[in-house]
Amino acid sequence: MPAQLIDGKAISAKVREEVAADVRHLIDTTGVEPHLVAVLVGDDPASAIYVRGKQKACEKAGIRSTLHRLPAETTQQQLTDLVQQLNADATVHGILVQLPLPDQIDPVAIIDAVAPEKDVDCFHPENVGLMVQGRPRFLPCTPHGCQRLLIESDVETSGKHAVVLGRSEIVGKPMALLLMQRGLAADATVTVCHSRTRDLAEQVRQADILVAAIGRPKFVTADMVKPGAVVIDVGINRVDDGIVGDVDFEPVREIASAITPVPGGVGPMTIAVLLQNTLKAARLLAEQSAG
Ligand SMILES: Nc1nc(=O)c2c([nH]1)NC[C@@H]1CN(c3ccc(C(=O)N[C@@H](CCC(=O)O)C(=O)O)cc3)C=[N+]21
Repeated sequence: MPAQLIDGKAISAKVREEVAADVRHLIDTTGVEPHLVAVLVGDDPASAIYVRGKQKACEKAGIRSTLHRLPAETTQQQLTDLVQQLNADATVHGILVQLPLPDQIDPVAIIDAVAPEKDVDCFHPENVGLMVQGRPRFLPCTPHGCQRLLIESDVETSGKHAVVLGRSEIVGKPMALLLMQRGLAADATVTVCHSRTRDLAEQVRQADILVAAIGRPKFVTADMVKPGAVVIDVGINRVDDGIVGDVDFEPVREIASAITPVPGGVGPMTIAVLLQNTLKAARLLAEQSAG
C-alpha cells in the first residue's frame, strides 16, 4: 500500500487560519497591525516565487506586508542601512532578508544586524541561542513547519530514530535540535548525516523518521528507506520540468508509511510558520508597549 500523503497545503491552510484569527484578536484588543517586511536583493527567480507566496499569505491572514527590492549591485553598507532603518521603524514587526545574498554581501553580518525581536526567520544568534536552550522566542520556519506536519499527521516521534539528512544552519542543524528536544514532535533519537558521512545509505536506512534537506534532486532512493518510515522532503530543486524534492517520490512512496510531496509539502508550511512568527513579534511589541 502506498504511503499516506502528508498534505502541506491543507495543513498550512489550517495554520494560516489560526494565525488570521489571532491577528484579528490582536488588532481588536491592541490596535497593533502585524507588519512583515521582506528584503529581496537581486532577482533570483526562485526567491521571487517565495516572496510572492509570502505576500499572498500575509494578505489573507490580515498581516501587512511590504517588499523592498534592491538591485543586485547593492553594497553591504546599503543593505545594512536599510536593515537598521527597519529596526528603528516601530511599525515594522518582522524583517526577512531573503537568502542567498549576492557575493559582495556577507550574509552573517546582515543576519547579525537584524534586531532579534524582529528576526522572524530565527537566524539571529540570540534567537538561535534561545532555541538551543529550549526557551525559544521564535522557531525556525522550515524546521518547525516540519514538526507541525508530524503533529498534524499524528506521527509519534518520541523514542523514535530520526535521521536528518543535511546540516545547514537554516534547516538541518535546527531541525536536528528540535527533534531531540523535549516536547511535541520531538523526544527523538537523532542522527545527522551529511556529505562526509560514511555509509550514508546505511545510516539513512535506520530512520523511523527521515527529514531530507540535502538540496540534491531525488537523492533519497527507495533502497535507502526503511519500510514504514515517515519521510519529510524539504528539498526544492529546480529541474527542467518544474520542481522536485530531495526524495525520489514515487518509488519511496511505495515503501514509506507517510510522505510529504513537493510541491505542496514543507514549502507552504515554511510560509505558515513565518506568519506565526510575525504575529508573535507584533504581540511581543504590543505587550512591551502596554508595559
Ligand atoms: N531569509 C530567508 N528565509 C527563508 O525562509 C527562505 C529564504 N530566505 N530564501 C529562499 C528559501 C526558499 N523558501 C521557500 C519557502 C516556501 C516555498 C513554497 O511555498 N513552495 C511551494 C511552491 C513552490 C513552487 O511551485 O515553486 C511548495 O513547495 O509547494 C518555497 C521556498 C524560503 N526560503
